[in-house]
Amino acid sequence: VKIGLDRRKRRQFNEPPAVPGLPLIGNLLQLKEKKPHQTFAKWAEKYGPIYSIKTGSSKLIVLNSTQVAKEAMVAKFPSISTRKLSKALAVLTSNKKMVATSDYDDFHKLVKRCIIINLLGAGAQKQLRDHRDVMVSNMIENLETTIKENPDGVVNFRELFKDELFQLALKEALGLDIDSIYVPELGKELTKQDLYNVLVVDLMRGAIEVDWRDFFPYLRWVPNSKWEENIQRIASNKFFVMKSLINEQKRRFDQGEVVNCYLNYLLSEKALTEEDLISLVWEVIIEASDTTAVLTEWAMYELAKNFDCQDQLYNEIKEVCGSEKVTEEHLPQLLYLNSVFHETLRRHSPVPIVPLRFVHEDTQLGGFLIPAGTEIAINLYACNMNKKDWDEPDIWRPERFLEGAHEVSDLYKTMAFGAGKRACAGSIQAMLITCISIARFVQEFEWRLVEGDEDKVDTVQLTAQRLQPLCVYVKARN
Ligand code: HEM
Repeated sequence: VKIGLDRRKRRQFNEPPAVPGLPLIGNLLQLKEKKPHQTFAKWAEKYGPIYSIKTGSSKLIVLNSTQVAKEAMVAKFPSISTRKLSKALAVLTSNKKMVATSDYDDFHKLVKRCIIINLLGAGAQKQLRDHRDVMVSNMIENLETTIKENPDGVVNFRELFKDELFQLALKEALGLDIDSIYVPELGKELTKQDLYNVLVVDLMRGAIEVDWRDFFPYLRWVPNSKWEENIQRIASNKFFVMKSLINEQKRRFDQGEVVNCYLNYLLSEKALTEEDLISLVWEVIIEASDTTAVLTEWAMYELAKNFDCQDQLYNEIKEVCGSEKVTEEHLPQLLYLNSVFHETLRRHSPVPIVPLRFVHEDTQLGGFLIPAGTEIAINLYACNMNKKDWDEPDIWRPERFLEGAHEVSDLYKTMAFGAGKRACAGSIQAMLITCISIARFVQEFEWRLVEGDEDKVDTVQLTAQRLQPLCVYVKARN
């Protein structure tokens, strides 16, 4: 940590405005609701796009506009390139042994290169095309069967989508879909649903478990054993399950089975330990399984609610594809579909707040002094809902992306994927899966919300998942 600016310089710059709070606990009580992105956005209306809050004894700077967020993520990245993890995240990510939570160090550069070359870059995504095609055709088949069995019934979209996406995640990470696995340390056979719970659901819940000692580091010596047991149990279950999955796959590789998967590539990186391997393979399973599902569910909710938009999309698909099934080759021509994708990223940003960054040398943001040691929260939700940048931001209106001078292939029309060197590495995969799924869903079926669901826009979790799973009427078009 370089603490550079002298007193004279500090006086030259103001520090950002502070949101008033209570002595000792600062603004903690005002954040009780567990949806800090919304509370932070409200405060921005009063205090401006950059302000500070106090969470117990720590000071946190919150950024709420695209301009100041980009300044932090791009121009000032060299001073803000490390992470500040909560205790829960540190335990669950094996202390930064993931691409997404590591500091910008040699480990990060090595594993970022691996993930881009072997999994998430444009070239690797081309090689993984079959997994996406199988996923989409399975979902269409499942929907057809469900509708045949129950023509007037309601479909639980989340169940349908998440099962197939999890299968795709397992295939990308480990090379094949897995129905069940015996985990010796847990003494039992786990089903696919158990695997999903241990590797995705429990971890997403655990990530927002707050240890009050995070806010009062000087009280770290006070035991909080119930909290610790819970987080350790989640982390060790994940560890044992991943270890069994990896060992099982290694046995196959040793028998000469050649499988194109992320694990296989990582095994050839001799610098990685077994613990690194477990954490890195798990990382792509959770990243592939969660945010894309959150986003596609919101897109289908909006299309089922806004019939005119659904019609417009259907007509575009008819015009571009005629009687052919939509394929990934059609995507660059489907401009309205592209707008639906970006408008959903904007209105329902799946990652509302970026995992906290840490300022490791004095810097400036928005003209204010930000001293070394400060923690930074980048509120992507507020950037994408900012009235200065977006006309009527509350309204989901895909047309806004047809009007502007946006490049179709630009994945950063909004701040939803972040910006700069640490922007989302999986944006191509997220775009391909979301767009091809939406296109095929609308090409084959008509989607209509259940009466009374029009205003159900509440969210839950670390990512902006819908509070209630989307249950919709689905009718075959032919
Ligand atoms: C709609 C879907 C997605 C959204 C909105 C999203 C959003 C984000 C955001 C905002 C960040 C930046 C965090 C930061 O600046 O600190 C990020 C990073 C990352 N994302 Fe995504 N993500 C999505 C899908 C995916 C998928 C499908 C994968 C992989 C399977 C993935 C892998 C990653 C990785 C590895 C990073 C870390 C990059 C780095 O630190 O260099 N993401 N994502």
